[in-house]
Amino acid sequence: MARYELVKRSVALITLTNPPVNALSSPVRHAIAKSMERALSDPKVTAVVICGENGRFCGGADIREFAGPLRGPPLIPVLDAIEAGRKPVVAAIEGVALGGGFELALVCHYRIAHSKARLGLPEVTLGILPAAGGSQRLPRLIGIPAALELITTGRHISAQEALKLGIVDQVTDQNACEMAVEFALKSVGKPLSSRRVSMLTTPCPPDLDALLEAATMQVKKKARGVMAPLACIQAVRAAATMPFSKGMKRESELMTTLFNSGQAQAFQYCFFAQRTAGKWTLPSGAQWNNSKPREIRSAAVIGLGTMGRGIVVSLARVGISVIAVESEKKLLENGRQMVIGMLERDAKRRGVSASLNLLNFTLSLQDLKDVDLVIEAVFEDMALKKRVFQELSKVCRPTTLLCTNTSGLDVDALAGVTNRPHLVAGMHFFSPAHVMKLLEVVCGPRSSSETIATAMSLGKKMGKVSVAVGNCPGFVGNRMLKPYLDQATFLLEEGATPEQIDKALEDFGFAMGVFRMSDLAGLDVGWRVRKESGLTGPDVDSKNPPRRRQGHRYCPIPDMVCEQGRFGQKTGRGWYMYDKPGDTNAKPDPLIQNLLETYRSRYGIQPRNISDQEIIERCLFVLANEGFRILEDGMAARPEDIDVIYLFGYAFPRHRGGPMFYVSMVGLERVLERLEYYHQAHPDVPHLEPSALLKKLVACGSPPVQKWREYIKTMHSHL
Ligand SMILES: CC(C)(COP(=O)(O)OP(=O)(O)OC[C@H]1O[C@@H](n2cnc3c(N)ncnc32)[C@H](O)[C@@H]1OP(=O)(O)O)[C@@H](O)C(=O)NCCC(=O)NCCSC(=O)CC(=O)CCCCCCCCCCCCC(=O)O
Ligand SMILES: NC(=O)C1=CN([C@@H]2O[C@H](COP(=O)(O)OP(=O)(O)OC[C@H]3O[C@@H](n4cnc5c(N)ncnc54)[C@H](O)[C@@H]3O)[C@@H](O)[C@H]2O)C=CC1
Repeated sequence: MARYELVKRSVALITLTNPPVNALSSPVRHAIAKSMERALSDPKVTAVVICGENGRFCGGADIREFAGPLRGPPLIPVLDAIEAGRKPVVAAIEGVALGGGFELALVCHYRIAHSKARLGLPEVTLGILPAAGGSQRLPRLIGIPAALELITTGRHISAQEALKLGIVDQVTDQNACEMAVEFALKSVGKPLSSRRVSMLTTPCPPDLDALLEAATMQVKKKARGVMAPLACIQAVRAAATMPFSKGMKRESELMTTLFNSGQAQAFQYCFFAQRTAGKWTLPSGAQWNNSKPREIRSAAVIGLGTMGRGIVVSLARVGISVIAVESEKKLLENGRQMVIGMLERDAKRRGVSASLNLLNFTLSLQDLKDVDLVIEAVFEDMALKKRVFQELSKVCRPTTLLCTNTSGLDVDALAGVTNRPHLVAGMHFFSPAHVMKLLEVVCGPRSSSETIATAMSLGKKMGKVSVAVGNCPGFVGNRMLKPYLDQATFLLEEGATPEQIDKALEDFGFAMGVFRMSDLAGLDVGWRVRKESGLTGPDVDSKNPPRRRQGHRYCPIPDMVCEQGRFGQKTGRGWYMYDKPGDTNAKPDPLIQNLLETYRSRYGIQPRNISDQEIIERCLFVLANEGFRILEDGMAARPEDIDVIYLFGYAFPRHRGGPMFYVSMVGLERVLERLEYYHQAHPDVPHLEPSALLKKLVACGSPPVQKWREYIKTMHSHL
């Protein structure tokens, strides 16, 4: 787990050897401690260099170890011994020095970094803080403002920025390890006390309180209800106001609180869930590690509306040439200008030049003869999409992959109108497509493994978190959204207000409640979908009993809001009112209050007081209940995939881990009991009926979420 060698006759070279990231697992900590003892006690050794195998210094603590009791030597004494040693120790940083890896570098007396290395304290993104002295040493080395920013955001920095901040002593384009050995030899005999970061005095700004207060306000606003950044600020305050040993004690107390909060577990679950989601499988046995993706050099996007524009930007900024297609000259020109503006702003933000030369615009599908892949993003209309796919099938060369960005239509029905159903898949982006990280890759029953591998790999290339899902109405994300939205509107009928429901969800951790979010997205979108699916419209309304559609409870309030031309922020009115169209500051609207009161009295509904607990339970338990059904149906391979979809596509609060992890933390037995209770109270809402999988998991003793897969015995897995 660490190799020990003597180089240049007097330098002990300690190489961490724990692939893939040289994490500080128990055997690695043990090996470092033993190697340091050996180096310090060997009279031949005059200096020490610590580096990592395979060009990676160290990715920090082994996060998997956080799930169990601490085994092996604790990290802090190992680090303290390095810093206190009488021989100079140089860290040779290649690849990454993150978390505990960065803290290891901070106890070395000198740090040499390769120019491509990245450094950071990302603990906050795992729900903890840098608790091996990082929160106490970094402020001593670089001052409070810079340390505060790095520790509370977890941002990775380049070697060049680290040099500027005074974190590293030298940056090299050559072999960092060899440079470090040379550096170590030159350091022999120089005094070490000023090189021990724990001995430095933290440069304390006169406006410390104001600085920390501003940071507190900022993190509270950015990450509602998340404890870790606040604990980081308190730890940095300790570094500014306490001697090192007391600061370390404070760091440890704060870490213990975070460790036992439940939030840390959620964040750490998210870390691994994100990595698990990339590991797709198909019923044929093809999977991520035995299927080869095709290289995509050229693509076409059809439709330059809300989604198409963002998809073009996502492709072009990773160097793929794109032909963008519209149906009319004016729309094409409008789309062209929008795309160019978006690409230019994006390039400016990233400090690169915009790849405008990769773009071509056309009105003719005939121009798509030679592209490697097409993404269709025309209106959500099956007949139109089928016409487009038939035409593509004729025009494109037989090997071109044909993908659709439909948000819920049958991908296999589109495959069926082409001459290459195996080359058809869904690539479901989220709005705005160049910003949102999620991509659902929809695997039709006839999609080939090469098609799925290519769509998944293209998603990764575009910086997306890609998740393979089955082909069912709404796929995974939107299928789950429907019962969630239904519950929110049923609660309105029963006595809640949009403000109350939004506040409960925002207190839970969502950046925006369901009604504020709907106002932002535009209420007309859902209205159009409801009309197309026969849920509302003049004919439908007169033929159905009030508040019932297709045999189930139905809430027409969202339709009534739209009938008044209230489409959300863009019209200045929606569930809330705004000073003018386009404004974002939502204010409660007495007209909505009126509408709700009139509605309730028309249907003889006695409004009741609804608790926040009921709001959370009904909205989120029903969301997870549909997730269980999706797992039963084999439309998602594992609960982690569903959680990743909700984290990256629907801004589910990360400190709750995602809907499936959240219900596992609440306790499946309790969730089952509450769903049974609500279903009894509302028997005409089938989504409240507990799913068979939930019942099965409870009957099996409510195993942890990571083990659910073993219980999902689907008759017909689609993944
Ligand atoms: C490093 C990366 C940037 C690499 O990225 P990439 O190349 O894209 O590869 P990945 O796909 O991400 O990863 C490959 C593979 O490696 C796995 N992996 C990566 N990092 C780790 C890790 N740190 N640990 C374990 N496994 C890791 C990853 O899962 C992949 O494997 P797969 O899942 O099988 O596919 C990128 O990986 C990355 O960013 N990694 C994370 C870096 C990070 O966040 N590091 C910080 C870790 S936390 C830390 O270091 C803190 C400490 O050191 C804590 C010391 C604590 C000491 C004090 C303890 C006091 C405790 C008091 C508690 C009281 C308890 C009580 O009261 O009971
Ligand atoms: N808007 C959203 O939030 C999301 C939408 N989607 C899906 O993406 C697709 C597109 O949606 P939006 O971009 O919102 O629609 P939009 O209405 O903004 O844009 C559609 C565009 O397609 C163009 N178009 C129509 N027929 C065409 C044809 N034959 N050839 C070329 N262009 C044609 C239209 O002129 C229009 O500009 C739909 O399937 C939708 O369900 C998916 C995820 C999110």
